[in-house]
Amino acid sequence: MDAIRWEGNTLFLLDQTKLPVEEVWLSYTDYRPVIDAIRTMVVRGAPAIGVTAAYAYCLAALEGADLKEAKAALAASRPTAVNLFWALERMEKQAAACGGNPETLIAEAIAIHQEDVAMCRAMGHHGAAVVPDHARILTHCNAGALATGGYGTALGVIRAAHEQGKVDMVYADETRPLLQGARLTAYELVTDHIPATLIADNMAASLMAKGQIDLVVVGCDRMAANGDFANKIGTYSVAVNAHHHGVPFYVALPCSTIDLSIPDGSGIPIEEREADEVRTLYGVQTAPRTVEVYNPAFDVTPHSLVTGIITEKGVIYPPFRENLQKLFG
Ligand SMILES: CSC[C@H]1O[C@H](OP(=O)(O)O)[C@H](O)[C@@H]1O
Repeated sequence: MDAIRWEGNTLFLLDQTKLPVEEVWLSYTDYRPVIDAIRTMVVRGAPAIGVTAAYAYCLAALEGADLKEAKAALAASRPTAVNLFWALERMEKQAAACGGNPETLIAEAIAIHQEDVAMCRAMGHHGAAVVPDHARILTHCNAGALATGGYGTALGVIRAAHEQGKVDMVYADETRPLLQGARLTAYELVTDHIPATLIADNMAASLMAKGQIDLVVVGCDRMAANGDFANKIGTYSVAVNAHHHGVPFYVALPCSTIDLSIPDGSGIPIEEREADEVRTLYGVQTAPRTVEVYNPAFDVTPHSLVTGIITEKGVIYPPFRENLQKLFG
């Protein structure tokens, strides 16, 4: 399963706002509409946003556009996922080295894409080792093939553990307000024949209280140097509930999502999104049109609630600040 393709100097994105009802692929030969595609979440998920931005940068090079302008416009699409900025920095560095040669830049973007899938598979391999037999796993939002270059981070761990016969059930939080869990994670799990149960976000704690969750694994949009991390809104409450019930809580991410320049979670920029995302549910009004709304797309989970950090280089345990530094040599 994939959400991003590059064929014939054209970027193709699976329109994730239409899933799971319709599988619609959109094509782009101009980088400018890709900015809206990221902002409106046609494509979403930290690694997927980075891969998409890398290809969009190539579209700018192919048309001979101002690459600094293109990079700045793409970087302004969403503020939290650090992969967006990491990928654009890497493309800009390659552009300086190759004089903006489109073919060289396309090769770099393809490398970023392929490396991401390889990192997800490595994460899956390392993460599966922490999954017990007959595991009942809870996950939040979508950190799967649709959020990455392919295979997934949190869902990569789940896929690898399932391949080893260790997964009895995956509980997927629907993840309001945009329902990435219901629409995307459930879609991935059902498509891959992985046992799945969809729950409303407010049901997770009672499942833990009944002893029906053995482990939580979630994705990440940006991690600070001490292991505090930003992920989809609602992740923090899952972590608090897991801590209260003694349920191991893991976060899976590629090293490109770790931002050592930010000492702790208070420095992670949190995207605020449009109020109508909460006042409506896929176009159906579910609240008064004039009611005030609080709609942060992410929240920050403190490292103190994290059991382990699953990366492509292995699983990191506390003390996180020191061990994350070691990860980067
Ligand atoms: C593998 S990163 C996925 C990460 O991104 C999601 O946010 P969004 O759907 O708004 O891009 C969510 O936080 C996932 O955990």
